[in-house]
Amino acid sequence: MSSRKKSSGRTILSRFVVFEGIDGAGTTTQLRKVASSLKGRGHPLWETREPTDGPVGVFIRECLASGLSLPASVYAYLFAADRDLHVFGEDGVMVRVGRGEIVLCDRYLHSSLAYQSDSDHTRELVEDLNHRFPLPEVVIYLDTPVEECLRRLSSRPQKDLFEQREVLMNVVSRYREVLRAYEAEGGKVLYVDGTQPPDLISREILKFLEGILDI
Ligand SMILES: Nc1ncnc2c1ncn2[C@@H]1O[C@H](COP(=O)(O)OP(=O)(O)OP(=O)(O)O)[C@@H](O)[C@H]1O
Ligand SMILES: Cc1cn([C@H]2C[C@H](O)[C@@H](COP(=O)(O)O)O2)c(=O)[nH]c1=O
Repeated sequence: MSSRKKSSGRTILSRFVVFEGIDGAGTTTQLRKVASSLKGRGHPLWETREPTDGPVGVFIRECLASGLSLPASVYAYLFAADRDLHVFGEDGVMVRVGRGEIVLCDRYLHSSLAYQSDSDHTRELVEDLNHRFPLPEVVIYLDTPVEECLRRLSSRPQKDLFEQREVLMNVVSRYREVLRAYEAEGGKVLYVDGTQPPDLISREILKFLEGILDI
């Protein structure tokens, strides 16, 4: 497996690509489009997401869908537990990358840093809970304004816990900070305008990935 250990002690995992953005930004749409294009070129690839479809991830989705308002710290533990299975578990991220697959993941630890760090106390907790997970090689950040995301989400039958204007505004500003810190650690970020037509966005993402991954 190709990975680099940074002076900070964090490992950056090659060929691990994560899509991030606030709810409704378009991460799922783009991950699917990019995956389909890369698969068409014959690259072994795993499409995955967090929360995962494993037992902890399913439980988290139920909590979010029912609007269960638990303290941010409790959600931080739940997401970290789900991530532990996802990354280190059977047929998880480490195993897949190790056998040469490109892993495309809809959300990862930067979501925890942006969504759960709503005070200095929880921020420290989230950092502690996540510091032993490897960092992705690339983050694709779908930069879509809150109002546009809320407009897109309004057509869904159900509203999840974090799909609220004020929450999302705070998440946007925390994303800026955490992605800057990630870049300082050697991570690569593509900030892409999420209001463009989907085909234009995926073309931009593929061009960026071609310059980085051996594809
Ligand atoms: N570039 C785009 N322009 C217009 N609409 C879009 C665009 N990308 C996605 N959408 C639409 O916006 C909605 C949300 O997209 P998508 O599910 O990809 O977002 P998401 O970031 O995964 O959201 P969530 O995290 O809340 O699941 C969908 O109805 C999708 O068709
Ligand atoms: C991984 C992760 C996710 N979240 C939040 C972000 C979204 O509101 C939901 C996931 O739903 P999606 O619409 O299917 O992407 O979970 C979070 O708060 N913290 C995390 O670590």
